[in-house]
Amino acid sequence: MAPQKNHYNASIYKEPGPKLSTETPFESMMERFRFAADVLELDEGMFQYLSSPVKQIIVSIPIIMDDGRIEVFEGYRVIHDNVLGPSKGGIRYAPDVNLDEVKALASWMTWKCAVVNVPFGGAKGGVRCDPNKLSKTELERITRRYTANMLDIFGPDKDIPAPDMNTNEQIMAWVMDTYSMNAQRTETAVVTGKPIILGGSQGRKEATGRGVVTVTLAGLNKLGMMPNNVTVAVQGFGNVGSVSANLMYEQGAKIIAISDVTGGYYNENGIDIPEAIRYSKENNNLLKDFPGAELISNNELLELECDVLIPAAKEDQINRSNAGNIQAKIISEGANGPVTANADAVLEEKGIMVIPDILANAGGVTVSYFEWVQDRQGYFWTEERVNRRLNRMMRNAFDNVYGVSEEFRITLRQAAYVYAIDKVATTLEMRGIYA
Ligand SMILES: NC(=O)C1=CN([C@@H]2O[C@H](COP(=O)(O)OP(=O)(O)OC[C@H]3O[C@@H](n4cnc5c(N)ncnc54)[C@H](OP(=O)(O)O)[C@@H]3O)[C@@H](O)[C@H]2O)C=CC1
Ligand SMILES: O=C(O)CCC(=O)C(=O)O
Repeated sequence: MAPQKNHYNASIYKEPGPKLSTETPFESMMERFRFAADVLELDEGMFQYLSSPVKQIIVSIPIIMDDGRIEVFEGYRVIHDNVLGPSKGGIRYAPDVNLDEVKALASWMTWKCAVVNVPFGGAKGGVRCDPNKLSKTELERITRRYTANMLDIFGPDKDIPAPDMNTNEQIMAWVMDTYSMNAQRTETAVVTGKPIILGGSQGRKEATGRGVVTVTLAGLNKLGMMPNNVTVAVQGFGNVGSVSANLMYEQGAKIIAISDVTGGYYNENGIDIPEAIRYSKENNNLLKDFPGAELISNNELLELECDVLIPAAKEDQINRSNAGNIQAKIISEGANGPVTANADAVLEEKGIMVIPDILANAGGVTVSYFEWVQDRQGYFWTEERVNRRLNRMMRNAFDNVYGVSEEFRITLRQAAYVYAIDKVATTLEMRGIYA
């Protein structure tokens, strides 16, 4: 790590502050941020600046449902920071999404972009809705109205959305089209994670899982373990979980458990992942009744004896109540915030290597960056080039974070925050916020 400025003092190591009594994603983020700020001796003003989002937008999204009723949904976009460049981050659709969660997710995007050295700030968006209960046309109306409400926020040089939970290429295509209709020109670079035919990038769909696997292999290597000799459990079988499971399977790992909202599926002899992917696709994207595996709960999956655990579903899955029961040697955080701050110390005490979300799942935003670059150049890369560059950036990010963790004898999560906050704070100082 190359400390740049006087907000950083390599000789200081401070214990984290008192534990928070509750465990919301935003509080978890703040606890880690506070720890890194102590290590870096961030001054109070800088601390305040970096803990306050630049903008928090709440919009009302009235649409006409297929049966003619009007229903009003609530949408959010939080721009945490745009110091390193235009803000970047996905949009999630979920019944329980709320401003606090989006705030946490937006700030994680800031640190994530800094960890992998892509020139973006952090943002996140969400719409409070249950996509399982909406028709395709209702989803389209929600997406277009949400985008219309964000026309002065989004922009290829301002704020660039992407997919997240329950959003996909089709939804990104509607965002692009709505923005372009209003701009009266086709503006592909306003959103990433688009279909390839609309200016999407080769490899974006698999990028997050691919990045998870790159850093997992790097972690295994540090522990002297070979991928073809390890057992893996994966929570969540959507974009991130299924690709991570499949790529670990291709590395020769034995995937002993997978899961989705219908439960966990366990087979001590290993699950045929390509077959599970085919089954899920043919069954409405659900693993329900998947043959050749025993049904267990999502909680049981997390506590299985295995070498690698990849939580790739949602926040707060490993928390104070179950952290003591985790048996994995490595946790690779495919999801954002799957481990609460209160669980960190327990996992550390157990000697579990946690590859934190802001590093482990940064492959998605890295290839989103590639997509944005390709759209702006109007020149598109091969999948082989995308994957090679992704692999290099993820390896470099892992090595940088690992180096900081060794230097300060702190966990990989603490090191990732120290690395990211140092980078953003240094950039901020150079830009001169005090002018
Ligand atoms: N997509 C991306 O590029 C990126 C995603 N992430 C993060 O990765 C995580 C997953 O995102 P993504 O794969 O895109 O989302 P998807 O919507 O594609 O998949 C989510 C998966 O999690 C499952 N799931 C949801 N709730 C639970 C639960 N309570 N227990 C077990 N499984 C559950 C879903 O099951 P079901 O399908 O049955 O509902 C689905 O299999 C999120 O935290 C997201 O923020 C991070 C970086 C980039
Ligand atoms: O691809 C992107 O721009 C952001 C993806 C995302 O939302 C995330 O990394 O959490």
